[in-house]
Amino acid sequence: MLILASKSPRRQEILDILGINYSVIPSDFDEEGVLDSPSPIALAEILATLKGRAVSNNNYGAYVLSADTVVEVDGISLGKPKDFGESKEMLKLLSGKAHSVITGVSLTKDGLLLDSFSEMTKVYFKNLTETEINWYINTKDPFDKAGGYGIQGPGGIFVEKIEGCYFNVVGLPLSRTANLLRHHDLFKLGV
Ligand SMILES: Cc1cn([C@H]2C[C@H](O)[C@@H](COP(=O)(O)OP(=O)(O)OP(=O)(O)O)O2)c(=O)[nH]c1=O
Repeated sequence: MLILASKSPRRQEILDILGINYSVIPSDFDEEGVLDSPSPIALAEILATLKGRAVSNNNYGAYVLSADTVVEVDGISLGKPKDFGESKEMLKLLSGKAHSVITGVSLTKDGLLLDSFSEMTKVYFKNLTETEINWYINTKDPFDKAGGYGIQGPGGIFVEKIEGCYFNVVGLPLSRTANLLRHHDLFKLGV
């Protein structure tokens, strides 16, 4: 049995593409305060693993897939903005330059980490005007998203180009997640 330890509807939509059976049990692991950790690559993988372990500990026998997305710009790791002000600060930081979106993915069973990886996508933002930033924050789209924007919604108008996996930016790198699940016999092509 496979569990997706995530409340993110985007992660569910991406996993649904594989057409496999799984259940959803969101993790109650509290990420607060862990953001001061080492590199964003390590951070995303550590957070994904801690989220997964919290669910795995209560669901023995099940494989637990979990993920965490972090945005890094100018050496600063960004999580989700808490309010209008923080959202504005993040968008100003991202304006007119490239940043990294890193998603860590973990597979856990019986409280033990079986596999994990981090995937990075480079995202290039256009220069943002004050009007664009205020308009976007008023859509309320930034608040449940790392870095304070979503490429798949109205925030997509700020993105000039990306290098790497699109699904990774949205929260679950499809190709590498499929490889990981195949490696553990949790996704079979059935031909
Ligand atoms: C950069 C970016 C992030 N995001 C989302 C992906 C993640 O859902 C979210 C980052 O927060 P996460 O803490 O990674 O995930 P979550 O709290 O939404 O869900 P859970 O921990 O239960 O799995 O930001 C987008 O949807 N689009 C984007 O362009």
